Amino acid sequence: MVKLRNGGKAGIVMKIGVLALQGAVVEHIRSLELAGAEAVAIKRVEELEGLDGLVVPGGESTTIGKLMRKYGFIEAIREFSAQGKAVFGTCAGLIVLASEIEGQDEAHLELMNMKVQRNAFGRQRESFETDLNVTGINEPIRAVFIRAPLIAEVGEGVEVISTYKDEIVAARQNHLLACSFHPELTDDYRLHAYFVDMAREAAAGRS
Ligand SMILES: NC(=O)CC[C@H](N)C(=O)O
Repeated sequence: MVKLRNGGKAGIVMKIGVLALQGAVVEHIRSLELAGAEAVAIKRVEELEGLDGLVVPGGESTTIGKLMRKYGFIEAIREFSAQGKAVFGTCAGLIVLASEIEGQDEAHLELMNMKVQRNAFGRQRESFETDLNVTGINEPIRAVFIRAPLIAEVGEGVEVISTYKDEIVAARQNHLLACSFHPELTDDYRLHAYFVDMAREAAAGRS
């Protein structure tokens, strides 16, 4: 049993889904629970009903995209976002949210106005950890990069909230959030808490 951080204090507990087609699902569920949310694994589109937010985890974006098409998640998540519900893409999830993928004709959800480059840090090091400053979070957060993408360009409405060596590694567009790294692989759940707050703001805006 995980203790809820905001349980009583912040009022209603946000219900956040983690898309469970492929990738790091259990770790996101744990971080979301530490951040005070109720977290559930989502395998079918019907399960999006009643959620306040959705995490699209890391893994392999081509595989996740393929499975999303197969199970009807592309239209369903676009509709979910159109209702103003919060969506958070991490690593491969960031790629899935982008409107454009460098070197590929087709993108996936096309929800966030940005162009991404896959495996952008691969030539330097396959994976690494670092501390990153994120706008809206007081102290630097611990970030794990694994064959990570970067955000090559952002369009209108997208706010850059973190950079690493001058490259964009996290961004926000209203109720949409994306990061290049894996925030679920450390004990530092503050980016999840940031997202749960976004979901709460979005829910307040809908009611
Ligand atoms: N850790 C990850 O999610 C890696 C993303 C993967 N390299 C891709 O392009 O989909």
